[in-house]
Amino acid sequence: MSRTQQSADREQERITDDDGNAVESALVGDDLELSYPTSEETIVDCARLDIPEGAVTALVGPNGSGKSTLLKALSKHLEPNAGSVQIHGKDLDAFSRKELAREMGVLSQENDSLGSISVEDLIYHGRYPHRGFFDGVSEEDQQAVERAIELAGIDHLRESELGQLSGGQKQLAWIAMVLAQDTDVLLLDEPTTFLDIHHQFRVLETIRQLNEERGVTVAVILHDISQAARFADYLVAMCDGELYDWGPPEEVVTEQLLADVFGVEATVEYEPELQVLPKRALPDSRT
Ligand SMILES: Nc1ncnc2c1ncn2[C@@H]1O[C@H](COP(=O)(O)OP(=O)(O)OP(=O)(O)O)[C@@H](O)[C@H]1O
Repeated sequence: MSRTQQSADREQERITDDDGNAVESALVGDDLELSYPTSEETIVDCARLDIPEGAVTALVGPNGSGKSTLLKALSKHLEPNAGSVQIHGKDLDAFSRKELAREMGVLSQENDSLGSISVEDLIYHGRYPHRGFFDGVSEEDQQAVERAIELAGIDHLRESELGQLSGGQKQLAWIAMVLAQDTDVLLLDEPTTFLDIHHQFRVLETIRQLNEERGVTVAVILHDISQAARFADYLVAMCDGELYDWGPPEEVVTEQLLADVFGVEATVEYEPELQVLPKRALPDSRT
């Protein structure tokens, strides 16, 4: 069956749990058609996307397959040409930017330039959705900021100027800012970029901890498919702007997917844990 046929046949199919019951969704994308103002080309065409409530969902797919574009639509950073997004059953259009920022924390790849600012001030910036115009810093703000600094492990960087940090240190500061926002939903575009393996593990462990202890719903773009399969409860695999497959990792990560979506010949091992082992690149492999 071709990928397009498969996607079309499964248009209305929801993500199910181990008992085959459809799981509740925190975020739903309906009939989304996405493009950028600079071009008429449709980048993402997706009949239905579900991000399950209280679970970690990893978006995977080749470079340029539309993962970030989809995340931008889910976070209201990109207005869909057609279709809609709902969070907890309410259309994103019903939210002001500040209201939405109380619902979801977003780590994007294109972080706003905030000029010369210390790491601590950046993290306090994450508290703005919870503050009124004339409000000072509350005790709750301070606690959220201290917790975020501790979770990201960047106490030693709090006085540093953001612009003078390394790529990985900056990434940790932005992650801490999103964590300080203290939301029930997190959308994270490649949070492990620039990070060494210690900090990759730490960030992924923190995400898992927030999910397990506070039931935070997470949609996260990850490039390492073995890591994504081990880490996430569900995977959504994208290819050429469409959803190729979705569901629990052991159902989604197949040799067929690796060949169709990534253009690699690889085997999938399940013991001792799920991992993808390359055989060789196919002649027409994607770049
Ligand atoms: N701001 C933009 N304006 C116009 N086209 C864009 C813009 N951002 C992305 N695109 C195009 O949209 C397509 C999908 O890009 P997107 O960043 O969503 O893919 P991705 O799957 O997240 O890729 P990667 O894994 O490389 O980050 C690409 O062809 C890209 O050139």
